[in-house]
Amino acid sequence: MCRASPSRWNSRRPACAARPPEPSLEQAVKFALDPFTILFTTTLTCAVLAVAMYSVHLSFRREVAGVGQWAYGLVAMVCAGTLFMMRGALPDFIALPGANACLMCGIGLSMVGTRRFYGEPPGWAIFHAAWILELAAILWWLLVEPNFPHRAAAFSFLVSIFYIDQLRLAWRHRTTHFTSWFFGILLAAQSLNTFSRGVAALFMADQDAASLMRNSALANVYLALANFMALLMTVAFLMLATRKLQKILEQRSTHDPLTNVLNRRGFLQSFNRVRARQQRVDSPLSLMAIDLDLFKAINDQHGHAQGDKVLVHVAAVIMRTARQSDYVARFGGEEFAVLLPDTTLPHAQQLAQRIQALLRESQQPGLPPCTVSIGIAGQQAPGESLDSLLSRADAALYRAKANGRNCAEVAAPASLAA
Ligand SMILES: Nc1nc2c(ncn2[C@@H]2O[C@H](COP(=O)(O)OP(=O)(O)OP(=O)(O)O)[C@@H](O)[C@H]2O)c(=O)[nH]1
Repeated sequence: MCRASPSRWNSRRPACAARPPEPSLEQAVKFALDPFTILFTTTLTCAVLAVAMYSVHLSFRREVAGVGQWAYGLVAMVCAGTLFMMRGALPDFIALPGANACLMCGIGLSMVGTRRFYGEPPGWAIFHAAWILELAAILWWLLVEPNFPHRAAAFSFLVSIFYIDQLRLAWRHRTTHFTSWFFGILLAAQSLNTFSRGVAALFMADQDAASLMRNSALANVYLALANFMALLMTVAFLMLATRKLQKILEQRSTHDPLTNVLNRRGFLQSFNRVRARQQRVDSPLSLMAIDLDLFKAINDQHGHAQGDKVLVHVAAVIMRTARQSDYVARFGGEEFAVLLPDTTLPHAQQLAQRIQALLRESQQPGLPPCTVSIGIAGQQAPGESLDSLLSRADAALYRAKANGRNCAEVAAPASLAA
């Protein structure tokens, strides 16, 4: 006697057994994308991402805002997924409102996180209004007037508020970098997706909408895609946060924390860029070495904190006087350097006089007056190194100090300086 195969999918069954009909495409999709499996894997992935987000938040909470809210949002989504999976074990009037409220809070917290990330107000009023409205809607259309499409529409419209708001911010703060576009495109797709789902639910007859959105192959594909997109968006936000952190660390490694002008390392990088350009375009290059006069006396008489403010003020004056294309750096202590591309020595001298004049005129209330001495060197040949330029500018600066301070001196040509 022939024994029938235990599996529906087993193709190597005895020839005498009656061949069961092949599953239709819809049955195959329903089998492969079963809602419980989708929910289970999504919930598990959300838990893993929540841990990753939270660890980023713990390490860089000062540098990158908003990551914490995304982490808490993922925890809320884990709660939502767990409650959805417990339908059947828990009564619907607990599982459904609980799961929907958690889902709203999860997505809402990501909106709060994105707002904080971009330095905007967190939008707690929108957050609370949306999840409370959703809870009221679901309780009404579940317990008072049961209506699945209306519940689906309410959820979709309220959730799309969160996505559209983030899309607005991503657009306003867009950059040309890939991560910015990736996050924006995902937000646009999610906004469109949730909003059109709400419209579809509203305009369909109850039965059609119910069969489209529940217990059908299409519903399972939609559920799988929506979950995938939500996870992808979390990854995109994490990429955005990492990019921001990278920029902050780069800035820290090339800038002086007190005055926010370049440090020695940043200055050297800028010089190399200018030199690379000079190899294509032959143009003059000058350098100024600027040193505050009798700064020790300022520190001694007014305290170190006031001395720091004077340094910040001098840096601001130099920045204001220099062009966009110039590079200002603080070389530690009370010494600054300014690299002036496309600038001849006479023009550099005029700039030095303007800095000294502006320092005289822009005396800050509460700050002691200060003056600077300046040494100026013009590049003699395109190949002249930064060290050579700096040492000639420094020699001129010493002469300015020796000549009574608060003046500018031009460096001697390299051969004479040697
Ligand atoms: N407030 C403050 N002081 C600093 C900082 N770095 C260096 N200094 C002080 O800058 C002063 C530099 O003094 P000196 O090198 O003697 O030079 P000076 O008093 O400016 O005299 P001349 O350069 O000859 O005009 C020292 O007292 C340092 O302590 C800083 O970051 N903040």
